Amino acid sequence: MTDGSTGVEPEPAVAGDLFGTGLAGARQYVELLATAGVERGLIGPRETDRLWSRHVVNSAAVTEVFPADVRVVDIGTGAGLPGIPLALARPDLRVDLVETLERRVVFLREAVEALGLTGRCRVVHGRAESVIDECGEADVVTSRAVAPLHRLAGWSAPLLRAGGLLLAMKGQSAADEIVRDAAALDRAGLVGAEVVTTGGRWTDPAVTIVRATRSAGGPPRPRSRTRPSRRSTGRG
Ligand SMILES: C[S@@+](CC[C@H](N)C(=O)[O-])C[C@H]1O[C@@H](n2cnc3c(N)ncnc32)[C@H](O)[C@@H]1O
Repeated sequence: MTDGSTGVEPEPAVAGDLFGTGLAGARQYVELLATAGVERGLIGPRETDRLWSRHVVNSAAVTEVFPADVRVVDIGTGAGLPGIPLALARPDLRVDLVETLERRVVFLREAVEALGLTGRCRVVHGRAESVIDECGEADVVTSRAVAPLHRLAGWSAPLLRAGGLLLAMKGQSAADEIVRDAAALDRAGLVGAEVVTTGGRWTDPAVTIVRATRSAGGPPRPRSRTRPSRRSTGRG
């Protein structure tokens, strides 16, 4: 259902509970997605009537599976999903937003600045598999709608500290992907892969996540690159 005057889905009743002090930022982010995000092709025009429910609330609804006070890397963040809603809902998180496409990176930098998140969110321009120098040793690597699990495992594990968590937002395929990609998870040093369903308080259906832990042995860390991958904006 949309607000007849703007075509943008009205704010759902759960938004206040989910975003708390970040609600004003969430409203501003929805506005940015509905305007610059659509104009620049980051969000399809047909998405405006479900920006809150399908994108912004859905992204932040995973909040309960993220430990407190951790550093998160969101790989393939696109227009900032799930990283920006998570940062808005959880002021204790520091979030690196990793994206390979330049025009998305430009939007992300503008959004992070406009939302006053520069102290906690970094925009990192590069491919997930080549940002180890900027983003490595993270506590959590997350992603949403980016790649099959075997590829996410290979990209995410080298960015995690031992004991860190992969939290990949997945749909109905989650359980099948764990079975299908067991060898890739193993090669990446990711153990205990399981499906977690979360966020049913705020979104229906609840969000399905694959959670796995980087083992202490882990995969061999790629050698440090001599040149940093393209560009990143510093925090603060
Ligand atoms: C389908 S979009 C999903 C974007 C966002 N996570 C969401 O849920 O709306 C996938 C995004 O991943 C980015 N991407 C694909 N491969 C990548 C890689 N290896 N490293 C970084 N970003 C990548 C694409 O440019 C695109 O923005």
